[in-house]
Amino acid sequence: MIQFDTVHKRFPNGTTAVDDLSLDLPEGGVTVLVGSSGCGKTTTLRMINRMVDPTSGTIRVGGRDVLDQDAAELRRSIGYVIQQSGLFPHRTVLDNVATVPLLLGWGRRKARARAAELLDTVGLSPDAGKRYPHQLSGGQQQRVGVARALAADPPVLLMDEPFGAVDPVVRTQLQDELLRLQEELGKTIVFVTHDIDEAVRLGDRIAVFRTGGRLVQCAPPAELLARPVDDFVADFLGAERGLKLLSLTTLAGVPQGPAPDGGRWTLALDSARKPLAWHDTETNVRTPLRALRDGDSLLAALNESIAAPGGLVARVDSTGVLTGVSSRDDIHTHAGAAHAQAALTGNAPSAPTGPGPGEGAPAKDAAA
Ligand SMILES: Nc1ncnc2c1ncn2[C@@H]1O[C@H](COP(=O)(O)OP(=O)(O)OP(=O)(O)O)[C@@H](O)[C@H]1O
Repeated sequence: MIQFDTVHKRFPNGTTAVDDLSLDLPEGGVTVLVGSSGCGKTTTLRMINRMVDPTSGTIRVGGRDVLDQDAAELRRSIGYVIQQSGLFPHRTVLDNVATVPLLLGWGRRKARARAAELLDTVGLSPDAGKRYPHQLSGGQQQRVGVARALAADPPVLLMDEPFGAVDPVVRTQLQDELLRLQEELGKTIVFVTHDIDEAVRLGDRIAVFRTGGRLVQCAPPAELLARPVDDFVADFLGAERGLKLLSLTTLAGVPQGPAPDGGRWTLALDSARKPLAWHDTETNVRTPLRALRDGDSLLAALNESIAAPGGLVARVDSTGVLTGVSSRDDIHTHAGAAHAQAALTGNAPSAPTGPGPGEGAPAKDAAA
């Protein structure tokens, strides 16, 4: 869908921002560009909608060379979201979102109706539409930025650190929201971030850049985590890359057995056989538990097995009814196998279906 073919960008002051970039970004996928400050991510992004033109090489969107297209027209056909939302301060939120449809000649009523629909899509109330941008929180403003970028239903969405200025909790919500939207809309998204966790969570593919505008590796998250091509990528992914890989893998294949019958720890269940707590038969104390479904991540399972007094994880079906328990050893064994398989194939054996608190499960699956 978007192709970079030996693209080079050198600014007039002599800075090489992008060096010999060849990269294909698949249609309908989220490609995340990561790398340290100044490595050319934003320049790469802005060459797609001709806010910056390459010095040499070719960029094609939908098979057409961007340089053959009128820059203003091209920009209207590509959604663009930036960190400071870029909203017009003196226009209401609704009119901000209606901007591009109006420019495209939709007529005021249709453009506003579309804007109202989009505010709802990104989780904002009709009341928010009547306000001015400064009357919204940072997170809400970013939602408006996303709604505005989607207004003309562009096939391509460019997002430059869109959630960089909001606090971590709101950031996670916005990531979830984006993944939910993406499930529905299937846009081709190019997303720039400094944050590797965000990249793993959002990306179908992650492109790692290094200073001087050189692409070092582009791969699906599991492959990148399991097989970084060099020390630079490994360092960038951080010491926790094994854990991140576990957050991409589900519990589904881990064996389960019957809940313990007798012994010190027994499972307290409600009348519908939904697990309530671990019960210590010696002290009569109950320890709360988090029962896990097949779609939860191995990382969540490891966390739970460490928290659970007997090292067992209670497994439930989609309705929350007990299906069995898994041991910490079995989870460990599966984690090792998952790591080896990802290293071999580049794919996590199966991706989780829902994030747990603080476990960094990928929200693209959370939307499922
Ligand atoms: N208009 C410009 N003129 C000259 N140099 C520029 C210009 N824009 C960017 N650069 C330089 O090009 C290099 C790449 O910048 P770019 O903004 O693409 O990096 P980045 O990876 O997005 O950085 P950050 O993460 O800090 O936003 C940097 O060295 C930057 O200083």
